[in-house]
Amino acid sequence: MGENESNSSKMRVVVRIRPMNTREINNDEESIIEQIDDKALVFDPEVEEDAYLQGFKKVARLGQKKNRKHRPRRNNTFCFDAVFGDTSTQQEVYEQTTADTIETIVEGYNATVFAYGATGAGKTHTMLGTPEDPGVICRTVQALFTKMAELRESSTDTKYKITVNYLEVYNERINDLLNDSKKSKDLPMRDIAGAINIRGLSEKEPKTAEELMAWLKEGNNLRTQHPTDANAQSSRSHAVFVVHFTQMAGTTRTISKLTLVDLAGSERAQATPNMGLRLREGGNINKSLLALGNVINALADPKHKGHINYRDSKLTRILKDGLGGTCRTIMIANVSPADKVYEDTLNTIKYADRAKSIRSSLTKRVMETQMHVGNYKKIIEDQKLRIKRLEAENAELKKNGPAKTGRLSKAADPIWGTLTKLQSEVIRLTGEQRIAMCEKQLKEFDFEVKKLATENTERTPGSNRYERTLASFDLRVSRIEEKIEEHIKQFKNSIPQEKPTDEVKSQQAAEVNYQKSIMYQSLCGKLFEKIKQQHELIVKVAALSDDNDKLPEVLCPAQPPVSFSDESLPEFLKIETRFSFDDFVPAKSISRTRRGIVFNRSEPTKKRPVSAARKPMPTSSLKKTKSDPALRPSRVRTPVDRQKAPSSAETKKRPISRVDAASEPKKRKTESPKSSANKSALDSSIENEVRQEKPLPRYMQATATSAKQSRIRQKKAEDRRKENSQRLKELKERQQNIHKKPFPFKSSP
Ligand SMILES: Nc1ncnc2c1ncn2[C@@H]1O[C@H](COP(=O)(O)OP(=O)(O)OP(=O)(O)O)[C@@H](O)[C@H]1O
Repeated sequence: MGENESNSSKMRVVVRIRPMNTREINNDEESIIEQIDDKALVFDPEVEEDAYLQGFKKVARLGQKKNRKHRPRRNNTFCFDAVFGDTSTQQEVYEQTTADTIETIVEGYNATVFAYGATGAGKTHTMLGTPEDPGVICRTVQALFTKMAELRESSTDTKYKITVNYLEVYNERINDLLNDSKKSKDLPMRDIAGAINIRGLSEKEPKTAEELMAWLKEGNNLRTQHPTDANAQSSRSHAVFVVHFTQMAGTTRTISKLTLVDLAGSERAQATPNMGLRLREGGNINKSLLALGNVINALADPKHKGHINYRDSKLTRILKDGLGGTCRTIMIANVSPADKVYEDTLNTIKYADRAKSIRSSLTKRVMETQMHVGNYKKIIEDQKLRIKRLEAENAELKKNGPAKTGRLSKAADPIWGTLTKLQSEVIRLTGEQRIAMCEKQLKEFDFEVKKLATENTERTPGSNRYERTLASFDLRVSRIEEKIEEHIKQFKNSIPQEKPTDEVKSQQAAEVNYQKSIMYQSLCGKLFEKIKQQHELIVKVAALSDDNDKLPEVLCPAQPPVSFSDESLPEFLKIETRFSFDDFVPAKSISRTRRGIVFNRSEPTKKRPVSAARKPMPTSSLKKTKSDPALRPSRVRTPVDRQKAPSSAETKKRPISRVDAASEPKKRKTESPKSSANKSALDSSIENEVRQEKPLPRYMQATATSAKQSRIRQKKAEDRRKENSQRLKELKERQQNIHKKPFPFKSSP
């Protein structure tokens, strides 16, 4: 691309004075502007009065000092590139402002035409006009189409194209006026290499001027307009209409831009009775116009050498190129002649006068497509070389297989590397989620068993703690679910359009499989641990039932208590990833894993962290906690205990078997003396010894009432034991059913 051919040009400034409207005439408003000729005007002219009238007015002035009609006159003369009086026509304005911009555009330069002025001064009338009497925009577009048709006739070698954008800046938001959907509201604007880019702004290519006029009309209907005190149809937004004119001659492409802006009217808050939204709108309009004014001041000031701040408002950012930039700029200052808007008119004229000295350096935008072709050729050559190199690398990879490639190398595409990482993270999270769900199930089972084992209601179903514990698992699962959703969203958003290379494909397959195998290993390890804990619990509970000698043997056999039921991956562990890598993972490589876990008992994998869990579980290794009666300090015994406890000799004779040790009931701190009926023989013997050493005091010995009470307690304990063994049976059945399900483990025969 090349930018060339530039020359300097001053901003063209014209003033248009609108005629007084009916209300102003009825109010007997005085005109404060006088057009001297087609280039000069006098603001607030001296009024020459005949001597007769002067006499009357002197008398009137005495009583009405504040009346404007009798104040000292400014009588300021201003010269502009053109001044249009209240009788000027739309055609005259067009001919002396934008007609020659058509040539500018065709020559390849950019041009901006904008109407500036207070509210109700006639900007919209000048720029858009009415269907019967169209304004500058319509006439310019019409002329450009006519010119294009002429050019097409004269030279068939060059191709021409017109495309348009139409937007409004309302309350510092950019809205698309060629698209009436919600998506076209508040479009983001970016500065890319000095040029303004509005994302999502529609660009249309009209075939005829009529088609374009129709769009313009639709766009105007979408424009934000509200009646105000100053104007019944006041435009509350800045409308920007952009015409792109493209000429393609051989390998040279010239693009020029014509920007036509109808600014919202400035208004003085004090001078308008506007309230609420209108006042806020007015504030935003004034803010952006103030920023525009500051830019005009800075550009016009020959002493100003520093930075021009275009960033204060979206309007100035859009017009940056049009104001003292690289294009021909025309400012149409619209003013009202009415005395009522004296200040507004004066401000507009002052701005217009200052803007006259703004210079812009015209720059043509010519792009040499020939140069592009050369560039593309080079790019294609480079890419061919890259493809060759990748093909060679891929052949090497195929020879070695993905298993040997290891983790994703830096050479692989970084985007696909990130995607693979996300995929692996989803696999890991899904595994964690399954574990959490499984832990919850086990916890429920655990609570059920504990309920049978103890009379303690603290951790039984229905209690707060029970609910809290289970709720925490639910929370964990839902948090993981959220994370997964987030990752999937991220994954979907970052999938590139182009397909990955073969190298990336095979490395990803290896990576995904490797991650899966690691995850399965950890899943199995955790599950083995859980199952082990559950067995320990059941062994303890079994010790409470009548046939406690047999139960531990059944529940903790010499053979491994659990084993993989199948060589294949159990259903339970299958992880759905919800999105597919199939389109880029070659089918063959899926079956290969780097360090894939082999779910086969005869061939255990090297690094199986859970192998210990498969060995027979030594019940003597059951951890003794503070709750273990043997470890607790002796306590005072009840008469019931004394009645039940065997003699010390008997206790000494009896060896402490493995099963006995395992069958020690786990006591809780909160356990009441009432539940001591469930104590093991070991517990009794130890405590019996304590009793022999310390005889009970007299006041604690059994009375008739306490004996009766203890009988009742015994009866209750007996009932509970029966009930417990019944529940235990049910639980055992439940546990067996769990093993039958697609659970990955089964009881050894
Ligand atoms: N040159 C003109 N000849 C006849 N009528 C005019 C002329 N200029 C403006 N008017 C009329 O004055 C009124 C206000 O004009 P217009 O809406 O164009 O003002 P504006 O500057 O765009 O105001 P705002 O900033 O509030 O949108 C309209 O009714 C319009 O028809």
